[in-house]
Amino acid sequence: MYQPPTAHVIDPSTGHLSAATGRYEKRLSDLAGLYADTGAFETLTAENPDRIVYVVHEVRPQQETGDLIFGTTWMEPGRVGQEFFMTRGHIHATGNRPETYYGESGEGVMLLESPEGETRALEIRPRVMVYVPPMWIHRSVNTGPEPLVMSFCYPSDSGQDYGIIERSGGMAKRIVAGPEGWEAIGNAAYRPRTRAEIDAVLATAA
Ligand SMILES: O=P(O)(O)OC[C@H]1O[C@](O)(CO)[C@@H](O)[C@@H]1O
Ligand SMILES: [Fe+2]
Repeated sequence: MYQPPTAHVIDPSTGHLSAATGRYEKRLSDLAGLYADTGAFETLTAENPDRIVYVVHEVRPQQETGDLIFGTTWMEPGRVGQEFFMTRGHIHATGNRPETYYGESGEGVMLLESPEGETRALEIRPRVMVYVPPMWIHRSVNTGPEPLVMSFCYPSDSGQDYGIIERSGGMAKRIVAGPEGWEAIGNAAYRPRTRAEIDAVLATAA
């Protein structure tokens, strides 16, 4: 009747998670429309559409509400034009579900955005725990020269809503190479959410 307790070994350099129940990859060809420099994206994709940008290993429990999903995200270093490799990004479909990310190896930025469009960019590296509070859109960015590996944990009834980023033309900020390593610049294609859109996001809280 009870699920058995389990222990899992994380390899900080590869993101391998022992006894994971699932694994998926995102390749360049899965990430069309994310990057500002469409020419650079097409060139990279033509070279190798199957190039892996990130890999997720996860453990999903059998039961839903009240349980947790946890795992690792391994992200390749790289850029599309000036913009660093990043995850697709999402808000949780049940918007008030939070998440934690812990740096295992490499360095990067957790880019966060509220429904109203307020932005935060938090650096993550080994031994840094980043807390993504309820209602924040989140995307991981590898700003370093090595793979970025993080472990994550979030409630199992969270879900992911990717449309929130698509509908606004991306996130308000883009993380690009700058003189100091990385910098956040405005996304020219960004369309702020209307009051009705914000209210619809807030209404997903449960
Ligand atoms: O779902 P995305 O935006 O492609 O990013 C993947 C990351 O987000 C998660 O879905 C967790 O929120 C993890 O699987 C992984 O860390
Ligand atoms: Fe998430």
